Amino acid sequence: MQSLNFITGNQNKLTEVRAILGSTVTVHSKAIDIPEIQGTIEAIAKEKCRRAAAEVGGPVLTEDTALEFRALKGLPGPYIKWFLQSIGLEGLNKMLDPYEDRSAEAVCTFAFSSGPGEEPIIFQGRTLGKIVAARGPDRFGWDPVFEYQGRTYAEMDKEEKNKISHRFKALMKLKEWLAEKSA
Ligand SMILES: O=c1nc[nH]c2c1ncn2[C@H]1C[C@H](O)[C@@H](COP(=O)(O)OP(=O)(O)OP(=O)(O)O)O1
Ligand SMILES: [Mg+2]
Repeated sequence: MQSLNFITGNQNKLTEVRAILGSTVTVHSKAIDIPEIQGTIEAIAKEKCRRAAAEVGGPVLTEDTALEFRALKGLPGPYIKWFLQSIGLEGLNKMLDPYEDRSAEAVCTFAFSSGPGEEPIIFQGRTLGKIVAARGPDRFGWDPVFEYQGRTYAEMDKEEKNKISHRFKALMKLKEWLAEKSA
């Protein structure tokens, strides 16, 4: 069985990754707070992975989540964590009030490096939805304000979210790559 060392400080991400990958991959985890740079989603994801590999001294998987508002040309994007922390769910929803277009893309970018100095490989998944007033339990990040086909992520059962989410789509690509690698 393959195993991955997923470096994240976010317990909800880890839970979803384990649920989606199931028994095919063992996911070990270490919570390290890796400094995150500014730039494109890909540049941020790769640099996070390089730093994690250097810190751990071995193979690592990292993940960066972005939320791109179309009306804002992709912002907050990879900076969504800081926006959520400062203006909250209500603030995120209000940000789009001046615009007709409330669509947003949830973007999940995994990066894998085989060790320090080894260039990270990226696996990305996107789910298109829209930003609405918060509905559903406030358990994980911006789940209550991200609506997909009539329901927010927060209103869905865990299994349901894990079938259509940005994270699910990215993990399917990672899984495919792992299967090829071991073949
Ligand atoms: O499926 C999701 N549904 C709702 N919210 C989510 C989801 N996935 C990430 N999020 C939140 C967490 C953080 O506020 C921001 C991403 O920031 P991001 O740097 O990738 O995550 P983090 O700092 O919590 O963990 P990590 O140690 O892996 O960097 O969006
Ligand atoms: Mg982070």
